[in-house]
Amino acid sequence: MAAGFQNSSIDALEVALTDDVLIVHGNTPLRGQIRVRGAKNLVSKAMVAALLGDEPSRLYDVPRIRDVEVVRGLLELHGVKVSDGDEDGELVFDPANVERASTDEINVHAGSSRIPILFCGPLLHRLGHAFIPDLGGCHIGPRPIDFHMQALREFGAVVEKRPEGLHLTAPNGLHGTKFSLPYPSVGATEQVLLTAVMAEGVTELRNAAVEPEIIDLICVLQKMGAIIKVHTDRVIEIQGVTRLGGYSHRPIPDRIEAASWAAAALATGGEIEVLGAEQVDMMTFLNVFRSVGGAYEVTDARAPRAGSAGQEGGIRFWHPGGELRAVALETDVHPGFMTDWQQPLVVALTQARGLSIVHETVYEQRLGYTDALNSMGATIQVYRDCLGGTPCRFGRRNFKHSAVIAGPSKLHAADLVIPDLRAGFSHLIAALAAEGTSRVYGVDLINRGYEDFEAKLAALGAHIERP
Ligand SMILES: CC(=O)N[C@H]1[C@@H](OP(=O)(O)OP(=O)(O)OC[C@H]2O[C@@H](n3ccc(=O)[nH]c3=O)[C@H](O)[C@@H]2O)O[C@H](CO)[C@@H](O)[C@@H]1O
Ligand SMILES: C=C(OP(=O)(O)O)C(=O)O
Repeated sequence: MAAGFQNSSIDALEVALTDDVLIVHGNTPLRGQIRVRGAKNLVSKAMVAALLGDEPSRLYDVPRIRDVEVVRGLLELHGVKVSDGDEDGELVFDPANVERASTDEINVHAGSSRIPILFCGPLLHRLGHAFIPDLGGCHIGPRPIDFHMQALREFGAVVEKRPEGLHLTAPNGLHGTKFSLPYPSVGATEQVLLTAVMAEGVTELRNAAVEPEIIDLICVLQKMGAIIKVHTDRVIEIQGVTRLGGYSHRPIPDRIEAASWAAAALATGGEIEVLGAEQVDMMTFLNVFRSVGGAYEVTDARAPRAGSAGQEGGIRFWHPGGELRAVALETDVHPGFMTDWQQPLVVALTQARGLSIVHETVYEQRLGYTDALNSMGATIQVYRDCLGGTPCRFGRRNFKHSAVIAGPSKLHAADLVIPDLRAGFSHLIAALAAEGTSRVYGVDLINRGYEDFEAKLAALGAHIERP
């Protein structure tokens, strides 16, 4: 039986997934060079921001991932003309003819991504009405949108929940407001930014998220003409403006993908240079990577000189030999250890000597994937208590959100079903590190956030095949 789906109708599931399986021959160190492009968690939001302008916008280094396809589809349904630019990965958005789309057409994208919720503010500004389909994204807890809704209501939006999705209007326009988030939510901060930039008057957001992707979105909005001040202590102040133009932007690189490849290098005993990876966005990850016993070198970009082509910078990650060391870590909002770095790194922690502790404080149900690693020989126990760190929102609330990983464990092959994006990548890494041949079902899910992952794996020497 495939690990991870013990309680569902596995026969039906396996039939449905037979075409979507990757055969992974393990025990091969990954070695080589790959490149990451614009961050999934910025690119999709910058695409939504293009809707606010009255001129075309240009975004470079856009990865070919599912979330980008979904947002492109939604923009096109609303009359935004999206075309390829001259450069590979360059997209041009022309919002000259923004128009309403039918709920049926929009609902084609129901359940496919979390980004549609960020269309609220821009559509209200452009059309006075927004329809938002059911959201998708990773199943890592309930993921409510109450902060988004509260903030939109504060701006003056009227939100109506109907069976087919959310309908929003702003009968008296959108007005700046003072709002404090109960938790520094990334999405809710972006919701406020995308709404406040063209709301009348000043908005003050307290307890805002300040992830690098948010700062990059602020850069995009500033290029369009927005006035946004980032104060200390998670306070963001936005002065609404009456018009925004277009932007031309090269996004920050995907620090989650970069860390995933770093974890793959460590877990398989290999060496991967991730071109495009930026040290400044990954400092917290790099500290943990070194504490575990991984090695890295930041390879700065070199400008072309006469007779040479120059060199793109990145970070080279490798396993230096010897034993890895157990660590205690806690996921947190920026500048803490990202929750999205957690699952790939845990695979490497199964190879560390001693007891590692992981306290997941961002999502209440992001450790379910450890069952699959245990089925491969790992020893991971999950707990309801807040272990190894400060008590978090999930303590004493029945959520298994702390893990103790005992290592080193010899991993062996298994049949696995991918439950979500990052857990899926961790399953792949585990299969690559394990002895024997694994079948990994549902791998298509990984295309939601990792561009060309199969081609990259092949380039790194992985022995993978489709049946
Ligand atoms: C597309 C995207 O950018 N996804 C990222 C984004 O997700 P996303 O923006 O959905 O994550 P949030 O930061 O909003 O969520 C953080 C926590 O706040 C809670 N919450 C959030 C909103 C709300 O209205 N009510 C509420 O209770 C969530 O359930 C969660 O426990 O940030 C997460 C945290 O860095 C990352 O893991 C995701 O990869
Ligand atoms: C949780 C993630 O993404 P999303 O918010 O799109 O589900 C992720 O990228 O790991």
